[in-house]
Amino acid sequence: MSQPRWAVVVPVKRLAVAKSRLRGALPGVPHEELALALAADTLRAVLACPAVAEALVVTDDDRVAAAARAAGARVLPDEPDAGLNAAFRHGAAGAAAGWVAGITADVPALRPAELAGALLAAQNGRPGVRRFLPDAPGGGTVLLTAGPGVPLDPRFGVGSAVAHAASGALPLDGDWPSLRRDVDTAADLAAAARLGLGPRTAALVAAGRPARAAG
Ligand SMILES: Nc1nc2c(ncn2[C@@H]2O[C@H](COP(=O)(O)OP(=O)(O)OP(=O)(O)O)[C@@H](O)[C@H]2O)c(=O)[nH]1
Ligand SMILES: C=C(OP(=O)(O)O)C(=O)O
Repeated sequence: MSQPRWAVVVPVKRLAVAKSRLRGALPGVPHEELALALAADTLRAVLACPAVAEALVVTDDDRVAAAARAAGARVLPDEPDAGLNAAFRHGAAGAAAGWVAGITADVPALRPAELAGALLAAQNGRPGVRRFLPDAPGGGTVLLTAGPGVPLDPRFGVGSAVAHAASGALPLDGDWPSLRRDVDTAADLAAAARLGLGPRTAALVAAGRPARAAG
């Protein structure tokens, strides 16, 4: 029997207000370009993952929507425009019945094989139990999964790893550094670069690198 395939919900905030902690991280690179590149590289890896049947991008940003459609994702409006968890719920409601995952759109080093590994681990766990993967620092969440008929019930935000555990979700355990490496700050971007960035973010990092002093 073939493995079940996943619908993955990828919410992306309007670029002008997204990733505010990263503002100025790459001198000379417009902030919106960086925010777009992080989301585009995350989505590219999601769509390249063999376990993924469809990606649903939840956004009200025209540039994000155009890039997502061009990459092969389905785009849903950011309804009810009530923050990240509402966007995850809206995306999950639009997914075909089956396995659903939510991922933050700020993991630009993501390798499709690592996402596949995490999704497979989620499938092989206790049926009916949601699973989550903490981010690299440990307090946040990068991935939340739910099996068929189980609401995603997202609890993203500050301290979301504890919130997901308190809501009955179980942590996933595996060696998936590129999936856990979310990028909120300039230091996170440097850490993601050490793992190997997706092409759009890598190009911006190369363009934004301060010129070396001669001699
Ligand atoms: N559609 C949608 N996506 C959101 C919303 N809030 C956050 N996101 C996305 O969720 C992911 C993780 O959110 P954060 O890391 O908190 O991102 P952020 O709010 O853009 O960043 P900061 O301004 O630095 O807090 C990012 O990919 C955001 O684009 C929202 O209200 N709607
Ligand atoms: C919204 C979250 O992301 P971040 O830590 O990237 O703000 C979260 O971890 O739940």
